[in-house]
Amino acid sequence: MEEIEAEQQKLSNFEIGSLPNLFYIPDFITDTDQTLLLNYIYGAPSSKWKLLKNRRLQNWGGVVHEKGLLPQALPPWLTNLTHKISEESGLFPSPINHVLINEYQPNQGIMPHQDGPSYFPVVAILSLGSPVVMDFTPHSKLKLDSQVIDKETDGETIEIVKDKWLDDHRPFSVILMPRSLLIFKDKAYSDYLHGIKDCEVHGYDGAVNEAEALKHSESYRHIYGREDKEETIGKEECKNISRTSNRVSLTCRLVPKVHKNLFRF
Ligand SMILES: O=C(O)CCC(=O)C(=O)O
Ligand SMILES: [Fe+2]
Repeated sequence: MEEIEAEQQKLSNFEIGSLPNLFYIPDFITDTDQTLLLNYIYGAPSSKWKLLKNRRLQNWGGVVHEKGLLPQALPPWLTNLTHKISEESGLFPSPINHVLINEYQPNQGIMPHQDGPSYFPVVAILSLGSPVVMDFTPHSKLKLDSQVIDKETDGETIEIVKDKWLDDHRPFSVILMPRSLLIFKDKAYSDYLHGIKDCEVHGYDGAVNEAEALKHSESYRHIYGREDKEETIGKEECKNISRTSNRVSLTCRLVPKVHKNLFRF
């Protein structure tokens, strides 16, 4: 019990934004571990990849069915990671048994969505490769109305549509740097959709973890391709990430209902 409290104490240091239970852990794994994971992922047989229109993916842990998981043991290179996530977060009531690996080219993304009902409502996403911005949008059922505001710029009037949301819901975004872990549950899981834009440049102005994500000079190298952060920091026009390489993410979840016997399904 005390141990669990200590873990959660530690996790609370990584809470970001104004929603409860949204955590961003920079440098969750080392550079060496990133390389090892990428070698395993790209070393998998090509039949393991499933091609989608806007990305490709590998499914590990079995098939998620509406009635539960038809399980397949995770390989040790993935259980090393899932055990670390379970231990350090203390948020999963039993071992993580499903990992979805997504690969995105610089102009690919994922439509705003909510994760399926078969999963326990906590998700941990490890990011590798190119940084990206993940957008969170309140579920449309929480939208009250849209307000059109006229704005004068350079003698022209432009219309800005501002959505009004129930309570304190509002869209926000999170920067996902390589080797970081994002964890979310509760409202961020059930009241919001999450997605990644399918364009090569991602703006991160106002991202809830801007400071945490850009703390290291390594981040500047990833985003700007160089180290001289003084020149670029604080300039509005520079708050962009240019996705010059692929991003690979590992979405780690728990499917509580597991079918023990395939044939009695
Ligand atoms: O690639 C990501 O970071 C997000 C993946 C995701 O949302 C999912 O697999 O449900
Ligand atoms: Fe998702």
